[in-house]
Amino acid sequence: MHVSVVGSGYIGTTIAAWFAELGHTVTNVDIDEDVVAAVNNGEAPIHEPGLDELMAAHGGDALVATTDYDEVAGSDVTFLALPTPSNDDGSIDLSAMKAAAESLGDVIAEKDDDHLVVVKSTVIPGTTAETIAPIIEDASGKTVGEGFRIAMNPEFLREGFALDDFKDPDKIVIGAEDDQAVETLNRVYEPLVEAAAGDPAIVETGIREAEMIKYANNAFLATKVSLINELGNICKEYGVDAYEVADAIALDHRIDEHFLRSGLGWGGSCFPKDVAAIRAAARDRDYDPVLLDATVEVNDRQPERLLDLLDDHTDVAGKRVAVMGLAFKPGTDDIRYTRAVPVIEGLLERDAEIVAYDPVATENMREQYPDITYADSAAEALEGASAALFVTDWDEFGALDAEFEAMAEPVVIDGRRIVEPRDGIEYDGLTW
Ligand SMILES: NC(=O)C1=CN([C@@H]2O[C@H](COP(=O)(O)OP(=O)(O)OC[C@H]3O[C@@H](n4cnc5c(N)ncnc54)[C@H](O)[C@@H]3O)[C@@H](O)[C@H]2O)C=CC1
Ligand SMILES: O=C(O)[C@H]1O[C@H](OP(=O)(O)OP(=O)(O)OC[C@H]2O[C@@H](n3ccc(=O)[nH]c3=O)[C@H](O)[C@@H]2O)[C@H](O)[C@@H](O)[C@@H]1O
Repeated sequence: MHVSVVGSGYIGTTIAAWFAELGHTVTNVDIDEDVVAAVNNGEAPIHEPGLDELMAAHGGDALVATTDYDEVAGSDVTFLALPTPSNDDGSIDLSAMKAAAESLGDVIAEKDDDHLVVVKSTVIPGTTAETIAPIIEDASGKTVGEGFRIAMNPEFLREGFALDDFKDPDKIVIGAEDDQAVETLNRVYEPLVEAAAGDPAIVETGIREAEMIKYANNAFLATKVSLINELGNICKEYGVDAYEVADAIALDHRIDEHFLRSGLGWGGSCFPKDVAAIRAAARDRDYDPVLLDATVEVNDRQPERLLDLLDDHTDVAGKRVAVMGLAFKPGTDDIRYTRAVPVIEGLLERDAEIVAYDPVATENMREQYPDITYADSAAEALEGASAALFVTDWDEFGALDAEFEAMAEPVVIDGRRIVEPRDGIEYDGLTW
């Protein structure tokens, strides 16, 4: 099939590269000329393990990028993989989606055969049918079901595991109101389902349900982490090992072992944005989402608890303090909504002299905090520090040992249960 993907960011590039790998012809549209040039040169415009190889194999060949929407006309189906960032009130900003829908409508106006438009971006229930479809109708002069069709197909991959998650998903959710759209999407995914290591469930559902499934998935996972964090905080007060508790409750298959790592909480480009959006959407309909409010409140408290623990051990004013880890999770250089930011802010309020280290996210953080010191290694960050705060659970932090000996005062405050308590360090942790 000929598939087009509008937007070549984390999601767009990943799905475009995989569709090409699965044998489809892929046209990628992006407004950013540098992104388009990278794709056509066989280079990945984003950092994701394994993507360089796929781009080298297909970029400029089975996968061709362009800034020209007219190139979409030759495809059977177009995925919209555009950003849906937060407005100040938590609702989603649909400006990129609306602009793309209008451009797509202009193309569909000139097309003789049927075209399927698939919303891949995360959008609030009702957006696809009530905002995106009417824009395409206005621009194309055609109506849904007569000239073009519309569907919603949310994405569940994680950054850092994007390729593996996309090629071997737990589920593929197809939200559509007409059989032909469902049949076309099933044909797009057929080679993926055949090649998948597991046996992905195909969930055929309504468009609004598909939109909601995505928010429910992320809200559930964020709440699961906040719940284990709340339980971990109570464990800490009673001198109970929160990780032993988590391992035991994980044996109940109704709970399972995933997303039970308590600590500094969740960040990233999606949990904060998506939980904010579904809370705002609930309030828009006069529903008070008390549990989701609490999910965020617990998450916001965790960095403060880490800083309180630090205060219990030492006064850091004028002292060198190491911030260990800046990315929102290991395996990525993404610092969006990272817990490192409230930790850095708290240290600045305390007049600490910050030295930060992350294996890959330093340059991104330097743009936001140009005035703090950045170390090139964990050992360099620890040297001469009066305290070290562990923010991201990078594996290399678990291997630190003699490096602690170079600290001025060996106060280690662990936000991610990544350092083993041992002789020679004054250890404290959020959940231990
Ligand atoms: N990043 C992730 O891990 C996941 C993201 N999502 C959702 O997928 C959607 C896309 O997110 P990302 O890929 O992370 O976004 P991104 O910000 O990485 O990439 C978006 C791309 O769209 C391009 N763009 C913006 N306006 C355009 C327009 N009018 N026409 C053509 N291209 C345009 C930008 O130049 C950029 O390359 C969001 O709704 C997000 O919530 C869903 C699951 C996972
Ligand atoms: O909608 C999205 O963009 C994606 O959001 C998350 O993926 P991602 O943000 O890449 O990262 P996760 O691995 O889910 O981690 C999110 C945050 O939770 C934290 N976390 C996770 C698990 C855990 O046990 N404890 C914990 O604190 C991580 O440190 C991280 O800050 C979801 O896992 C994906 O399914 C979804 O597609």
